[in-house]
Amino acid sequence: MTDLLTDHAFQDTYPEELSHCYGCGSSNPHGLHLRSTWDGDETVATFTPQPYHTALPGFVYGGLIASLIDCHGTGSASAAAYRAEGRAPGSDPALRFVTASLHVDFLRPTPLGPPLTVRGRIEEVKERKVVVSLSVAAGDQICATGRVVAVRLPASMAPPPPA
Ligand SMILES: CCCCCCCCCC(=O)SCCNC(=O)CCNC(=O)[C@H](O)C(C)(C)COP(=O)(O)OP(=O)(O)OC[C@H]1O[C@@H](n2cnc3c(N)ncnc32)[C@H](O)[C@@H]1OP(=O)(O)O
Repeated sequence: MTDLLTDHAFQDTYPEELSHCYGCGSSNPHGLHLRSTWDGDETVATFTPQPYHTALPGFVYGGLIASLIDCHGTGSASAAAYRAEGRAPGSDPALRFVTASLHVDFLRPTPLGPPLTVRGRIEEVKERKVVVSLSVAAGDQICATGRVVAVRLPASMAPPPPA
């Protein structure tokens, strides 16, 4: 199912100066380029780990899983804030979020090879804070769950607008 307000990934709406994130920035040549969309009331992204994302042979590195939860969580937070206001993602004034808290539980080893599905469920939307519950699954097996508290981008982290 697609969202009526967007047929783009949330991260496609980030402006160039905010597109350098290792996890989801389209301008980072070394990054993961995670792309997240709505699926009804949930958010979803898929990512296929590569052999260099190994923890132990055959299993995905936990830090990668945390990164997927982190960036899908903050992207979902931004999308949820826009949806709560009935606005198209990326429209001005911008609603940008960074991670205040990232919690991950590794429920079972995550196999390296199949694509992973990251799902987000919006738990709370306030003006400056959004809480998202997340899961990471290989096929129909949930391998990790997580929780992201996302807070509006502080002025201290905001890059200067392009000249
Ligand atoms: C920007 C978009 C495009 C780029 C995408 C990048 C996404 C990538 C995700 C990341 O990795 S971001 C990098 C990692 N994060 C940081 O470096 C953030 C560093 N921390 C901060 O700058 C501040 O601590 C932060 C802005 C997160 C919060 O400081 P504030 O002083 O603005 O928070 P405040 O005390 O006003 O709290 C606001 C709400 O957040 C809650 N909160 C703050 N920190 C929390 C925490 N650590 N755990 C749980 N809740 C927290 C706080 O309880 C409160 O909730 P309530 O409104 O319900 O009362």
